[in-house]
Formats: sequence, structure tokens, C-alpha cells
Amino acid sequence: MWWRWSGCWSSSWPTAPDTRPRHPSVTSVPETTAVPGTGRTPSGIRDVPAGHAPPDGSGGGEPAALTTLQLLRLLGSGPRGLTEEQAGDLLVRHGENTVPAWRPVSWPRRFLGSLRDPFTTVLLCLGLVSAAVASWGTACVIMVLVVVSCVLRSGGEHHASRSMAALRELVATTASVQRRADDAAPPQTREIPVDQLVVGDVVRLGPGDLVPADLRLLRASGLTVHQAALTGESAPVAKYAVDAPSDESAGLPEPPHMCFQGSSVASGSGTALVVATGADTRFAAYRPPRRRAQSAFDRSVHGIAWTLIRFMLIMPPLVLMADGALRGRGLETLPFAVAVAVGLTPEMLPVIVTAALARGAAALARTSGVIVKRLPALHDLGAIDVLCLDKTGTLTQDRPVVERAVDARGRPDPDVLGWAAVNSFWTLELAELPVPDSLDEAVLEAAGELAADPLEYDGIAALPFDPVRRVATAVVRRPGQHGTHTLVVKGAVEDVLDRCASFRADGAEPELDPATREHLLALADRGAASGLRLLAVAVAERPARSGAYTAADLRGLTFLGLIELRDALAPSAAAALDVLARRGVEVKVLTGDHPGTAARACHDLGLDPGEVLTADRLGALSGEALAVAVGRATVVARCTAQDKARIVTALRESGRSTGFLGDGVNDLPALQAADVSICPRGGVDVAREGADVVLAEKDLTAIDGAITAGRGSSANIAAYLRITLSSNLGNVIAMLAAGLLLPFLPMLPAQVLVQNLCFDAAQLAFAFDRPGPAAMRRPTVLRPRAFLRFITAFGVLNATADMATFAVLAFAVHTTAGSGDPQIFHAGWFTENLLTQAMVMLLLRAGRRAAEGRAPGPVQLAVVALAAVGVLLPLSPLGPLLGMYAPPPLYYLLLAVVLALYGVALAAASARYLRRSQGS
Ligand SMILES: Nc1ncnc2c1ncn2[C@@H]1O[C@H](COP(=O)(O)OP(=O)(O)OP(=O)(O)O)[C@@H](O)[C@H]1O
Ligand SMILES: [Mg+2]
Repeated sequence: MWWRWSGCWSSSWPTAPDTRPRHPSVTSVPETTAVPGTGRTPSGIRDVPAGHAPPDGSGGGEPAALTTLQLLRLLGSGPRGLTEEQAGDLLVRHGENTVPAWRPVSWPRRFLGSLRDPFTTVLLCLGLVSAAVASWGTACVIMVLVVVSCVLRSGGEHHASRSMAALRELVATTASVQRRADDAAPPQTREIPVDQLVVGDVVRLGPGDLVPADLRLLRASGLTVHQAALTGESAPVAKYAVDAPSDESAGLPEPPHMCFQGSSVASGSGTALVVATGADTRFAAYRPPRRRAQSAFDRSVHGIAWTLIRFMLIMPPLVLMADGALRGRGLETLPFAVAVAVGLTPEMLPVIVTAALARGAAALARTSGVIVKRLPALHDLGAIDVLCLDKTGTLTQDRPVVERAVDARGRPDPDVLGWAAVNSFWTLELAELPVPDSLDEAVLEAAGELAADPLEYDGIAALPFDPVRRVATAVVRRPGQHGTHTLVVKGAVEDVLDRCASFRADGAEPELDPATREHLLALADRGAASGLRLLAVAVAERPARSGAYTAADLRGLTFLGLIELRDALAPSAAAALDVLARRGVEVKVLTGDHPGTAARACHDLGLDPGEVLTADRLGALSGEALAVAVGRATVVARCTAQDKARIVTALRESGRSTGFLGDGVNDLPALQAADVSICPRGGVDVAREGADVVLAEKDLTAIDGAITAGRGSSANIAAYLRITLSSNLGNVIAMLAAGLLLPFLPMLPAQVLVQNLCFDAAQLAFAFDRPGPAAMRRPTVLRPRAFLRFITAFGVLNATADMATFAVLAFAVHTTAGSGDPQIFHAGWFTENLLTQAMVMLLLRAGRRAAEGRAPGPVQLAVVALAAVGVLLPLSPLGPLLGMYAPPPLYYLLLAVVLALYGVALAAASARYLRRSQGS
């Protein structure tokens, strides 16, 4: 939006050549501060091109080329941010910060979209065939079927997407913005919804934040940014503030002093000015397609659908040929053949899928505050058989408390805590992180009680904690000692020891030999084994200098000691782990922490840690070998973000449905790799934004609820498919057989279609069913082969009942009326079909033995309505219109016997099926 101000461009803004370091891997704060008024105002004068086109990906446009001061003036802002009033005006004038492509799809467009469904296409083709042979009745009924299913589907989808959008709002991303109540007031940092941001706002960035708009950096500290969504480059890129950019740096496609919407902060922090929002951002112009791999459930459903479509397409010619060959009938059978094919279509499948998932998701949000952001993720949740999670905050509460601080000899030493506090204070202070780390908070709190004062030192520079190096560094200066800088480092024990050359003990600083190193690692292992989290602390003195500090400076440190912190276990974790195990979900803990700490936490929660792996031992393994190694382990410790992702990918590729629960920047790649990504609401923005499922709290119990809801929805969808397809198949077999046996068409096309419409309408009730306990016990998997076996077996059973009906019908008609009337036959079979269908709906519900558990209201209603229509329609005035006359009373009596026998056979077969599917 910045070019809306282009009217006030001047061609004589002063700028200076860029004298900043090019690519500092770490930048100390004073060097990158680019806020005007700090005495480093640009000197030289140069012409800046006026009034250019909007950013076009060819160089970041003018915001990248101007000096910070010019840009702030141009946007009417200042380093302290806008006032609330200014921001309000700008918002009204230029609109919200939303990308147009994210706006919801309209109802009519959804309707047209639903016409593209393969089943609908096949139905439309069949309708055209009927119209071509002037079978108008069939063609009309098919059209009605198409319209009804499309209206239901697009209506359902529209409704579902609206409620999804409302749910997503609840977990929408916010931005930390710095604004002032009025001109005189000091700036205050607060969280606002991202869509309220305006050009000129000053925002704060921290690890895991999404870049909320296109930004120009004012200050940065160790900032690296993932730009994969824009550039495809997966490694984080260093970003730093530049007061007066050179032509060369401003001309780069992604200038180092600009951050663009669509990227996210990997490490470090920064303060930045918003230069473009909404449709004017570069991301709005270029939105890469985000395609996800199909989940196992989608693949099975698609596989089954396409098998059916092929079957439907060969059906009409088959019927025609058989009838032609055996009965000498010609093209007049075509409408019937078409109707048979239509009868096979589960055209309500998309409607049921959307309805079942949307209902499951809504119930989940209501009852446990779990928000499913992508509907199909709900059935993927139901299919999870391995759940990987991080330790901190999931198994533990992530509220660590310092237990003690010890020196290299293992003796309590308050100095160690004092230095740790200096490190925590100055990294937080200099890096301006929006939220402090829980370990830092704990250190500062404990140090406060000791009256240790980090303010005795002056902060020079900071290298905030980074999950790859696992250390945080502060550079400080003692008052009065201007010639010396002290590097204070704290972090994971192994990583700190790797950077130490000596250790402090009893006032001396002997060399750190391998034996002492082993001894110190053993000291840490002992602490970890009792469940403590550990931080090692080290320092080094260096001659003062003005250049930036980098990770390369972290060598030759002096080890001071360890801080031991206790992080209580999450109260509900033990019970939740137990439930997950009983539900057939294997849990794996992938953590960045010490193997001992992780193993102890698992042990205390009743999860056998077995052999504890560390990620470096998995280093060389990949693919299948990695999956096998991880398959045996419960804990993999010292994982980097990439290790977590590698493990999740290997598990997935070995055929397991893998979920991942994590909340940090170091969990992001694994979240992206998993079949289902789960993130608590308190997780970092970028994790929450990309997650499929957001939990109200980081609580394992909620996951169990979500998995159950997923299994419930999938079980209902599977039940719909099994019931519809087996009865449709049964009917087709019976129709083909009857067509060959009888001198007339066994069912008129219109009858086939009306019957089909009744089945479909009744089965919509499955979206409301509560599946039985058996469906909830194991991960839902739809194995197409087992599935096709099921529908064949039950289809044949159904066809047998139909044949028996033909026999009793012939007998009843023969003994009472003496003549076989096609209309009576049609009516008799219609009634039987709808009644058997009603029985099947009751007896083959998901995961239940016959008659186990009462069906919920909608299912009962649908069953009763279906049976009533079956019996009453042929007797009503509509009967003759559809070509049906009432059969004799004797028929109903005999039919009751057939139905009773069928019911018994169905119940026995379904019990057997349930036993076998549980056994496998
Ligand atoms: N703020 C910090 N300063 C210094 N060191 C830290 C800090 N936070 C964590 N560490 C060290 O880094 C190690 C790994 O931490 P990391 O944050 O990567 O994993 P985690 O969050 O502890 O585990 P999980 O992956 O289970 O969430 C910790 O064991 C700790 O020693
Ligand atoms: Mg974490």
C-alpha cells in the first residue's frame, strides 16, 4: 500500500552509502540500530527515483531503497509507532490487512464446483443418454438427483466452511504492535489481530512469529527468517537493519533489510516498520499453491469411488447385451440399464463426508475447545497410529523452577546462578524478544531471590538462544572495565562443554582435559536421571571491540557450573498416555532436551522409555533403517528441528499414519512433515498457523478426544459406504437376475430412481450416528480389499433376500390372483427393498453388534420413515402413477417371514465381520 503515498515523493531525499556489514551471521544491537535520532543520520545526498510502480518482485521497490528516516517520514510514522487515532484513520481509508485469495468462496461458485464431482459427471452423462433415447421420465429424475445432491453438497460445504472460518478466527494470528494512545503518550506494545495492521505501524518480531505484512527492519538481533513460501529456499536467511541501503542491496529480490508476508522468524528478534499490507503485499501477488499429499483415508475413498465408476460405466452395455441375447429385447431396455447404473452410484458420498466431518469438528470445538482447521484432518486424526510429541510442556508443565546451582565440583555455588542471570537478562533485554523463554524466567526469578543484579553490568550484544546451537550468549562489560568484554554463555551441557577450554574450581582455572569433561558430563547425567533440566554456564573475557560478535567467538570458554531446574510433570499426562496406548496409538517423544531428563519424565508417567536414542546416533540412518530404529525406541533426545522432521518422514514413509504435536520453532519442520499436525493454542504463530488441529491447551487428554471424534466421523462415513454399496450391489444382482428370468422389466426406471432417492435421503442420517465402542478402539483404516469383500458378501446376502421375495411374491400372487401382474411385482419388490434397507441401516451401523446400543434420533427417524414409505407408497395414490398396484395381503405375511430370516442372517454375518475386523 506504500505507493499510495507516492504523491509526496520528493526527488531529493538525502541518503548515504551503505556502510553496514553485509552478512553478519550474528549482529550486535548497536551496529544494526537504524532508528533516526541516534546520531547516525545519513550524510551524502543522492537522487531517489520518484513514483514507481508497486513492488513487482524485481527489487523490493522503493521501501527497500529509501533510508529509514525517509521511509518513516513518507509513511507519516516514527520509531515510536503510530497513534491509535492515526492507525484507525488509516484502517478506514485503506482497509484490512487480509490477502484477497483468503476470502471465502461464494455459494453459487461452490454449486458450480460441486458439478465437477466424478459421480455427478457420470450421472449427467447417463441423463444425456436417457434424453437421447427420449426417455424423458428417467432423464428428469436423474436431473432432480443431480440438482438435489449438488444443492445439499454445496449447502453443506458452504455451511461447514463458514463455521470452519469462525473456528479459525478463534486461533487467528496476532501481531505485537507498538502504538501510542496520543502524541504525547509513550509507546506501548500490545497484541492486535493481524488484519488490523496498517502501513506505518511499528511491529515486534520474535522466534516463531509470522511476518504479518511487508516490513522494513528498524532494529534486529540475530534475526533469521524462513522465506520458503516466497523463494522455495528452505534454510533460514539472515536479516538485519540497514539505515541507508545501497542500490545493490535494495535491488536484490529479497533485500536483507526487508521481511515479507508469508515468511516466518526462525531465530532472533527485530522491530520493523509496516510498508505494505493486504492486497499490496508481495505475497498477495504471488501465492504458491499449497498442495498436500492425499491422506490414506482420502486415497481409499477415491479408490473405491473409481472402482464404482468403472463398474457403472460397464453396467448399461452389459445389461443391454444380456437382455438382447437372452430375451431378445432391444434398445428399449436402455433407460432401465441406465437406471441400474444410477442405482449403483453413492452420489451422496460427498454430502455425507462433509456433514460427518463438519459435525464432528463442531462438537469437538464445543466440548473440548479443539479446533480442526482443515476438515479432512479430522479423519486423518482418527487414523493416527503413532503420535510423536515434544517433551517440554506436553509431558511436563514448562514451568521450570531452579533447584540449585552447582560448580564444576558439584558443590552449590551462587555465582553460577548470578552469571546465568546476567546472560538471561541481557539476552532478553537486547534481543527485545516479545515473550521470554521459560528457562530464562526461572533463572531470573531464582537470581532475584539471591539479590544478584544483572544491571551491575552493561549489555553490549546478544546472541539469543538458537535451537540448533543450543546456547544463548550475552556480551557484557563490567562497570569501569572499558577495555574488556565478558562473554556469558549458557545452554545445553554438551554444547557448552564443546566450547570450553578450561573450568573454574576452587579459585583456579585449570585446563579442561577429556577426563574432567567426562566427569562433568557424568555429573549432568546424574541430575538428568533424576528428572532435572540442566543448563551449563561458561564465561570468557575478551579485549573490547566494536565489531559484531558471531558464533565463531564462542571458543575457549571457562566452564563455571550447572543450573539444575525442576519442571513438574503435567498432571493429566499419565492418564492420557494410558488411554492413547489402549486406543492403539503408539507415543514417541522427540525432544531437544537431555536424554536422561526425557527418559525420567517418561518413566514417571508410566511410559516405558526402553533404549533412549539420541539424534546424533541416528545421524547416518535414513528411510527404512531410520524407521526401524525409531520404531523400537520411545524417546529420541537432543533432536534438532530437522531431526524431528526426518524421523516423522521416515515413520510416514514406512506406512504409519503419523501425528505430531509440538509448539515451538524447533517443531515446525516436523509439523509440516506429519499426516496430522497438532499445535496448542499457546504455540508460536507459525506452528499454529500451519497446524491442522489446534488444542485449547497443551493437554494430551484433548488429543484423545480429538482422535475419538476423528474415528467417529470416519466410522460413520465408512458405514455409509458399506451399507449403500452392499445394498446397491445386491439390488443390481437381483435386477439382472430378475431381468433375465421375467418376461417384463423387473423394475421401471422411475421406480429404481425413486427408490434410490429414498435410500440416499435416509442415509444422510449417518452423519448424526454415534459409532459403537468397537469403532473407537483402533485407528480407522479403510482397506479397499477388505471393503470390497464386505460389500460383495453382504450384497449377495441382500440379493438372496430379493430372490426369496420374488419366490414368495410369485406364490402369493399365483394363489390369490392367479395371474402375474408386473405392477404387483413392482410394488412388492419396492416394499421389500425399502424394508431391507431400513433393517440394514439398523444392523450394520459402525462398530456395533446388531441391536447393540440405541441409534440416535435422526437415524431412528430415517429408518422409520424409510420403512413407512416402503410400505405405504405403493398403496397410496402415487403408487399407480409410478406403475405399482398393491400386492395381496398374503404377500405381506410371507414377506415378514423372509425379512425375519434375513435379519437373523444379517446379524450373524455382521457379528462375524466385527469379530474378524477386530482380530486383524
Ligand atoms: N533460553 C535458553 N538459554 C539457554 N539454553 C537453553 C534455553 N532454552 C533451552 N536451552 C537448552 O537447550 C536444550 C534444548 O532445548 P530446546 O528448546 O531445543 O528443546 P526443549 O524445548 O527443551 O524440548 P522439546 O523439544 O521437548 O520442546 C535444553 O535442554 C537447554 O539445555
Ligand atoms: Mg519445545
